[in-house]
Amino acid sequence: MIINHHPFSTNDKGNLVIGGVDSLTLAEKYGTPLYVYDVGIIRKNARSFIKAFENLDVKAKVAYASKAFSCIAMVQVANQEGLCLDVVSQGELFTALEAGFPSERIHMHGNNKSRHELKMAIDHQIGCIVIDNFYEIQLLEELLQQEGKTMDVLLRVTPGVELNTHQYIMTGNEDSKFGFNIVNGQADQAFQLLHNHKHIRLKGLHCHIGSQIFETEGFKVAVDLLFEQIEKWLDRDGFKPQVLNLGGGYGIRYTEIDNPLEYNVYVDEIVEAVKKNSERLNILMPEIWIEPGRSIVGNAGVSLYTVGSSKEIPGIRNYISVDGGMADNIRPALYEAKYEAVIANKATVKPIEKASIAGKACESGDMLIWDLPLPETEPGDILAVFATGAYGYAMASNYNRLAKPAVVFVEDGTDKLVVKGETAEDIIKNDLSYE
Ligand SMILES: Cc1ncc(COP(=O)(O)O)c(C=O)c1O
Ligand SMILES: N[C@@H](CCCC[NH3+])C(=O)O
Repeated sequence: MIINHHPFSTNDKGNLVIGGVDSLTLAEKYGTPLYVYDVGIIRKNARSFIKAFENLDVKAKVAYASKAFSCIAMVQVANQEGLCLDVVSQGELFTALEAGFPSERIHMHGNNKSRHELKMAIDHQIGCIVIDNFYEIQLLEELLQQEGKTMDVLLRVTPGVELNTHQYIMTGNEDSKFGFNIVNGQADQAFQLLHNHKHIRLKGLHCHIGSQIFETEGFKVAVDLLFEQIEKWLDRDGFKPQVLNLGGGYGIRYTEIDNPLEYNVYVDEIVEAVKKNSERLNILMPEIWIEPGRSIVGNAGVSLYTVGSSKEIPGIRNYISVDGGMADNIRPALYEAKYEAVIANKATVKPIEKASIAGKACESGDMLIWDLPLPETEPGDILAVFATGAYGYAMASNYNRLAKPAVVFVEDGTDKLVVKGETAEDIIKNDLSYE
């Protein structure tokens, strides 16, 4: 049985099964809260993007946006699947290098890369830096000159695309902290600094319009706007981009109201838009890069929690508290994100009531799910929240000095601990005494 469109089934005990393993076994073996990933789903997602480009026979790179979920094991899976890797910080770059990810397939992002981060990228000869602002150009010039090296870059531009997604995850609009604005001429100023540069090789343009996008129109509009600018640079400076990176943002199903497109639909339409524009300008089609994060790992992740206390407020609402919450999944509190969940040990039992799932942090806003249909639920039951694979572990905090949960990978009936859960000792490990 597939549960509410989520790619998981149940066994003959009526328990939720993840990657061929009973979720109750995982909860018992590793404790809760626990992040569980079905690695088969991660591989399937990665392959659908790669295959979509292969089917069209166009030159492309699919870079996994590791901000969605980064740890050594995940980076290794990305490498096994032939993905490139997008990193945005020293920590993500270090993780990638420690995981043995080939540095030439790493791309670095960030709207405030430090001198140290840029130096690390140069020292390790990563594949490409996506330039975001004028200060970064200055830093990069200095560093490359000092070290007598060169670096491939893309210019991140904001084309002015408004999207139907949460304001906090919209990035291609004009009023954005990211990238160079096309409309006000800043993108052109940056282009003039970079075109024919001695140390910086401008390979092309980057644009990321936002996240959790369910339609292709925004991507197509972005491509058209990028090409309007490219046309000006072609006419004036003879510039022909070798690469066009259209970022990530492909939406996934969190709840039944989400209707994601098949990944090949995004790819097909992006490729068509790039092809049409390249033909119009009579230039070779640039290589197309994309950077999916959520759509690679989101639906592969399930968070397991143990049910504890509950509170009934007659005529108002029932609350059920679990042993995690906003510290391991900030998305409901930050974006009012919605999730679906089942009681993993009663996954085939029909719901009879609704209860709201509260986290254990000292915040009224620490609510994971409002009014969730549930069977009769008691302390010790295991709650499984679906589609928590992206920006869950990645955005986890130690608020209330809660320890970050462990991460387990499951594939073909075998489970493996890939990130140890923190202990109380880990929580104080950087604290120093003031006595
Ligand atoms: C530049 C860039 N690339 C890729 C991504 C990945 O986005 P998503 O996880 O929505 O695919 C993001 C995050 O929104 C981003 O800022
Ligand atoms: N962290 C966000 C998306 C932003 C992605 C990074 N630009 C989320 O959980 O939806």
